Amino acid sequence: MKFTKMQGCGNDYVYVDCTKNQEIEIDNIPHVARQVSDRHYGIGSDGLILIKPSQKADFFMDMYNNDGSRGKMCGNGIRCVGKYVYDYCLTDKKQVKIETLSGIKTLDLTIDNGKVSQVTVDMGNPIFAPEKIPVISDKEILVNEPIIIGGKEYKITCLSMGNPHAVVFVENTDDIPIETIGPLFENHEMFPDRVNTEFIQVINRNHIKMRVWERGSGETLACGTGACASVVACVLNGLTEDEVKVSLLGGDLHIRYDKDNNLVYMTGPAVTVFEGEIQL
Ligand SMILES: N[C@H](CCC[C@H](N)C(=O)O)C(=O)O
Repeated sequence: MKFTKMQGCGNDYVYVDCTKNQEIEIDNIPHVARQVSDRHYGIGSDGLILIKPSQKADFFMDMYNNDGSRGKMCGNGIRCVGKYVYDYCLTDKKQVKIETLSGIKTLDLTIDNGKVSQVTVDMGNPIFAPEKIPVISDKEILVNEPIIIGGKEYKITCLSMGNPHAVVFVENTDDIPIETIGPLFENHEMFPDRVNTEFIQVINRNHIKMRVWERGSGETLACGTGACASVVACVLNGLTEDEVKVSLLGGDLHIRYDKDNNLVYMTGPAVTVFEGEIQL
């Protein structure tokens, strides 16, 4: 199987062009995702992303975490899909529409020397209704709600960016035992589909630091949907302006929350690392 390794702020995936002759038998995809993601016995990645034809948009992004679970949306991943389809001449459009399991997203591609260098994505509407995140709660919205994790109380703000997020504000992102509490958040009973958890340190009203424990992938160097969810949570809690630089372990993303229209825009890099072929 031919693949291209790409990364957005260090959130790296194996990309497979399934728009022509290559395809993976659907029941086998979770196994392939686990196999190629293994950083010792495989290629090494946070997961697998298949670029497929679409009836509703220019292309379809089918994304899998490194545990083989299927993700409904991936912010860093969709920027790299935009780069792939332009750089490999699958399209000559500078604005492309990508179908995801969480709807169609519009990407604006920035071209430098004939290749995509950065992408702005209209990430759509953050969703706050608990049953749509999903999170089990009798509240209308979960803003700064207490939760006990590992015997300690944290406050969470929950929303969906097409995938579920719990945003936690901390004093210092360097001090959190993420390997211990990450899985406890991810698998907490109030999240029936599990959850992506972002740990946020507010630097100032236009800058935050973020670490993330991703559902199905563990700690990653960046999470695009998580960065969007975090800025929305910051605005809801009155902690930042609506345009914020998010500094992640793997790089920076620029997020703008258009609160009046309830739309989030993400701008960030997309990088091709290498191409290869793997015997499955
Ligand atoms: N782990 C996520 C999918 C990947 C999201 C992240 N890598 C991003 O850039 O948004 C989930 O299962 O919902």
